[in-house]
Amino acid sequence: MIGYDAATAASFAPWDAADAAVGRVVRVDRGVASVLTEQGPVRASWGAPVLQRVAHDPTEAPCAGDWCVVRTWPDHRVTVEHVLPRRTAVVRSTAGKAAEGQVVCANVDLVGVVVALHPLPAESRIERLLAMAWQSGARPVLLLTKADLVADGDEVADDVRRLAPDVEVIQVSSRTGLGLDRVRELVDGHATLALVGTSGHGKSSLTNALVGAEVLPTREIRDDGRGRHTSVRRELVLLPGGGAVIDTPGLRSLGMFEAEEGIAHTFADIDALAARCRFDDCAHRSEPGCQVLAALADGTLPQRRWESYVQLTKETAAMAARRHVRRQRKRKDRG
Ligand SMILES: Nc1nc2c(ncn2[C@@H]2O[C@H](COP(=O)(O)OP(=O)(O)OP(=O)(O)O)[C@@H](O)[C@H]2O)c(=O)[nH]1
Ligand SMILES: [Zn+2]
Repeated sequence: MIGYDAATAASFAPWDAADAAVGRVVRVDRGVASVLTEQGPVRASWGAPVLQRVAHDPTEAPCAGDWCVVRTWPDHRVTVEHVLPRRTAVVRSTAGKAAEGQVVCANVDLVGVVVALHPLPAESRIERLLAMAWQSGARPVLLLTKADLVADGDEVADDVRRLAPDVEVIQVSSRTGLGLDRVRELVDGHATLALVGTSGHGKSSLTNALVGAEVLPTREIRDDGRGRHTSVRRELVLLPGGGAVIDTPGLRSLGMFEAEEGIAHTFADIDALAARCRFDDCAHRSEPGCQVLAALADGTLPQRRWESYVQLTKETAAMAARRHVRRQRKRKDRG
């Protein structure tokens, strides 16, 4: 099974039993997971231990890419009993004030941030996606899709590279096949690549192009009158050359959850500047010897990028504060 390694095998070992199997979650619909096991695909609902954990922490709910222990009961029901520890996870915060984390996918090696070249979204949106990708613990790559629609793809790609230090930026087209070989090379026959991004930027089309078959419905197919919910939709698909792609549902709201490290990676240039400020606790407002202010003044750090950094940092801190309050309240409720 794709991505099944020694660490996963070791974490399954204590649960190994005649009625238990290890499998990888392919997709989840309303509390039922499609799980790929050595014996084939199964549909499994949440078992009691999973229900209990999810009640305390919604991020413990199984999601695409998870390794889990499934149990087959005497009446042939199958349940997910445990989610094995995640190596990596893409997490966002749910919409609204609740400030809960929602795991988008797990155990991926690469996070492809999918951004269409046409129309290109705001730079701050790309930075936000990158912070989320870095935070996952997996390696981000930036996939600029729909390259066939623009004539100046190289220039735009160079601009985008400035937003993404240490991230490979690849132009791709599901129409012409541009860039697909490089993406396959990165997957290298064994890795799991997640595609994250806003709806409509071409994640499903790219997945189909990588697979070489229409395994996922794209916008045209969804909009043909049969409605958006097609039962064949899967999220984790195996690639013919080995490896897997997880096509995540388009993210509409992109609230940050925990993202401190992700922000630090995304804005490594700003972190490097701040490290050289005269005062260790420089707030980069008016302090003498502030390297951030100097870079803003001479234009090496664009004002827009700085504001994007400040905004994401604020948002993450506010989210952490709310989470803290809620935990304390829960503790009080339990007495
Ligand atoms: N010209 C061109 N159009 C593309 C390309 N990739 C996707 N599209 C079009 O862009 C639209 C959205 O593509 P999807 O693959 O459905 O986008 P998605 O990101 O999966 O969207 P969600 O599933 O809603 O998250 C469709 O009309 C596609 O035909 C491409 O490489 N070139
Ligand atoms: Zn400073």
